[in-house]
Amino acid sequence: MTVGKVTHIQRLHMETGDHSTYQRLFQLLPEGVCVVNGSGRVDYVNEAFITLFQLEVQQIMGKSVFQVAGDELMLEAFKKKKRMVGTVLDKTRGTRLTATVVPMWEADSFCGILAFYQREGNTLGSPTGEVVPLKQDPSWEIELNPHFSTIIGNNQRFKRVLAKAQKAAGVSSTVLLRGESGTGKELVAKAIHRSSERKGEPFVKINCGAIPPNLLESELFGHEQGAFTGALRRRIGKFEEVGKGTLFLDEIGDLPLEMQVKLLRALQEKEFERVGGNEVLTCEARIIAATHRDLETMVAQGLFREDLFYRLQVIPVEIPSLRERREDILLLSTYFLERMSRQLESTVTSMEKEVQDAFEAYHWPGNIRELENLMERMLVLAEGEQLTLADVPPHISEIYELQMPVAAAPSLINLTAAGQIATWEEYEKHIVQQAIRTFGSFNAAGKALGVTHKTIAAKARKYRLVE
Ligand SMILES: Nc1ncnc2c1ncn2[C@@H]1O[C@H](COP(=O)(O)OP(=O)(O)OP(=O)(O)O)[C@@H](O)[C@H]1O
Repeated sequence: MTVGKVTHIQRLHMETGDHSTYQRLFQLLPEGVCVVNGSGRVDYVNEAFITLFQLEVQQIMGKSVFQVAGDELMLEAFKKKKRMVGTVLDKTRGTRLTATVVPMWEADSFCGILAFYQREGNTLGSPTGEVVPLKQDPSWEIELNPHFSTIIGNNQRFKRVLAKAQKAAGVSSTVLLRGESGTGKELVAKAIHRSSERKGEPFVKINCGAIPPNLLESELFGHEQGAFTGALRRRIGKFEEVGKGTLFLDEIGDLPLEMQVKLLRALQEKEFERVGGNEVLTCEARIIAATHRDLETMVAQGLFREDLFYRLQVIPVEIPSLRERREDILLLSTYFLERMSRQLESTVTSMEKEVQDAFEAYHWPGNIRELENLMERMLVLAEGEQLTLADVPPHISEIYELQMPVAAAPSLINLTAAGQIATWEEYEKHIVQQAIRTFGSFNAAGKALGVTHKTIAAKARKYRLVE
């Protein structure tokens, strides 16, 4: 069996809505097969897999790739979305298994991983049994360095954003990171810095929205002794502190207009002075700015200088909200659960399916920060080994419960095989007949149905249920 393009398997899965067709095919294979969905959870394993790894089905089904200990190849392939061939330890025999791990795609969307395992010596996809060299499919693969590949997310758009940010690391141009609060702008800014030539220099952050406007100039550019009341000695600002490093100007949309002029000069002319000083200092820093604000509208309203806007957004990088990359919700929540469970030494090691569904249904206005903080709170407060819907705060679980399909409740009406509904009278006849049979008298049947015995008697006559 050649393991190459696996989109047809995934399409089969998508179209039929069940796994039974490929499950039956995979059951026939002597190789162990494991299918991981786009959220990183094990969706399917065949008999051979269970035998090879000496596992119980329930020990592996639904588990996250972050939880499947010992299979780094699978984790790596999942993170990098690359086809990989390698070996994993067969714990039961102490020998190695050859693993072929292939990403699955539907259109340009990553759908999961298909992995094959067999005892060494006969690699899938190669009739000669040689290990197939790792090959990248250039249309999909984005080679991210470890600073970026460790940022969690499988959404294709998000991956492209990371790839763009990584490219930006190779130059010194100003980057403008845009995205809602908590989407990971600072994380990306740090990854750019760490991947750049400036990595040995400082990364300095200033939150332009958190500093009172009258102190902002001194925070950015420093001040001389006596520059203003309370300036008892010279103090250097962020531009001096950062030197040749990266200056991260967070919440740049909150910068007051008069400071925008001064910042523009520092960026354009690469010069600045400390407040109250005459010495002209050189700005050598690389600037990364970030905002959750709509700067175009602010420019139109005269609240943000157009020249500064264009100066900042030499390389614009737009980070999608968590809502726009829903497939990452489970991935991130499992990642945080794993990480925090270890850090907090919590007994909780998993979450029930309903918690996952509730998370996926929620709109996450606070994005990844909200998810991260929520997971910590839930882990601290929960008892037992599994997070349940009862552990989820009501503002999240209620949305999920409201969205639950009504059809989930057992229906009182049985439709015909063709899906047709019967007439009112046919239902009425059936109900009355059933009640008389069950309760034995008009009186008892009437009581059960909440009508009088006279009504039951009249209906019985109407439908010729009695002589
Ligand atoms: N893809 C990710 N993987 C793992 N953790 C993430 C990811 N994105 C964000 N986080 C975490 O979420 C939190 C918020 O991220 P960050 O501070 O970078 O967001 P931000 O967009 O800069 O927010 P703000 O606009 O409010 O400053 C951080 O703890 C960060 O580590």
